[in-house]
Amino acid sequence: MAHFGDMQNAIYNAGLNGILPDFPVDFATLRERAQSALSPSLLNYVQGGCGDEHTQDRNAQAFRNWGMVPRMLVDCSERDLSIELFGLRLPSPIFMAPIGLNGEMTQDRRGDIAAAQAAAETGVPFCASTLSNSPLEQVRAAAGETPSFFQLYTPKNRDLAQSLISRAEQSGYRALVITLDTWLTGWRPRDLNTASFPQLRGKVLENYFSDPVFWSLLDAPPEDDLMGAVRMWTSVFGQVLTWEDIAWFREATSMPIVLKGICHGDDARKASDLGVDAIYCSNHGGRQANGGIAAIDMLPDVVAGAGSTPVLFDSGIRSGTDVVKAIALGATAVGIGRPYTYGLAIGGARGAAHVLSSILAEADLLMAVNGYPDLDAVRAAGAHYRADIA
Ligand SMILES: Cc1cc2nc3c(=O)[nH]c(=O)nc-3n(C[C@H](O)[C@H](O)[C@H](O)COP(=O)(O)O)c2cc1C
Ligand SMILES: O=C(O)C(=O)c1ccccc1
Repeated sequence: MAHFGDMQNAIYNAGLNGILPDFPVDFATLRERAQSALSPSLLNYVQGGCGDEHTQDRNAQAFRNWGMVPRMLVDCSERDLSIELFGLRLPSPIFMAPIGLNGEMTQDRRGDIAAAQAAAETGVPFCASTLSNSPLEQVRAAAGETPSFFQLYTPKNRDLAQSLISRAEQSGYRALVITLDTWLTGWRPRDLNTASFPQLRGKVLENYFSDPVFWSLLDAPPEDDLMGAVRMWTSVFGQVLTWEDIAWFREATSMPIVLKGICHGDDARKASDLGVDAIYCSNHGGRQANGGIAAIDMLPDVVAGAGSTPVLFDSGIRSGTDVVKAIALGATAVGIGRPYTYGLAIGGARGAAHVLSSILAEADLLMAVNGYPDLDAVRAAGAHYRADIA
């Protein structure tokens, strides 16, 4: 049986012939490489977060407070990292979190397509953002056999919302991820100090510019009046949602519904009572609200509140070890964010695929040495909190 961890042998064996890996296998080196690949304004936007970035930093650091205890004399020669989600059997518990700037990460500005190609290559689902340089139909097609999810920023115009949802459903997306925490933008000093916000320069708005309902709101096509189209985007972008709106989404689609941005146990309970298909615990990578608790530290309460509803998690995942810890704390699936987008920046689809494969290899090898043959064993073992180990 092939394992994700076989990547390790492949790297060492290639080294015997003097061949080094094209891309780094750890986050620190990856981030450094991405820093030199991106323009200062893109780097600010992607790397930066809200306020003094305390929440963003804690998201990653807080994993150090959680530890796992190895078990011996368990046969882990075969490992199974597969999960079931939305009625799909997926080879691993990770997916690519929606990143609205993927399109700008590659020189050809087709980074969304490159992310979808990385999904096709690795079997790791891509959650495509509403913000994209390529229309969602083309992004879906590039993912091939690997299932894709569509993330919705709900526009104020309900016809436009319905149009985006219907397009996603018709082109074969397998879940609708509704982002709750970004109906406006948090206070982001790096972008503010440089007065730079890519969307206002007409970037990553192709899903709107390819939409018939959006077109019907415009006086002139986007190619004739880009700034007019951007102004329209600004005015329709962020609908304030409340619990009463969830029923509308149920009517709008037969795709499974996921609520992204849930961090409180009571909100998870409410979402679960409303019958959503999954709860997505995330603080948007610390880009929206500063002064919060690290997302991983909120996961146990969300899992408790969610009951039998699956919980997706992201914010601060930097390695395979972090993935296994999030599973141990009750996540069903784990979103990779900045690491894969840095992979796109340094190597397009191949770079992103390498990052995902490295994360999976580390997770697989960790499970092997810790005596956890599958994710049920990981969950049964749990992760333990120690305030003093960070
Ligand atoms: C540059 C950038 C753009 C993002 N765009 C979106 C988006 O369009 N929709 C969304 O729901 N989340 C978006 N996110 C949040 C991610 O889905 C995810 O929650 C976050 O990246 C997790 O934090 P981490 O990357 O630090 O692990 C974005 C994050 C970054 C870094
Ligand atoms: O940058 C982001 O995190 C993001 O998702 C976003 C998207 C649109 C408007 C503001 C923020």
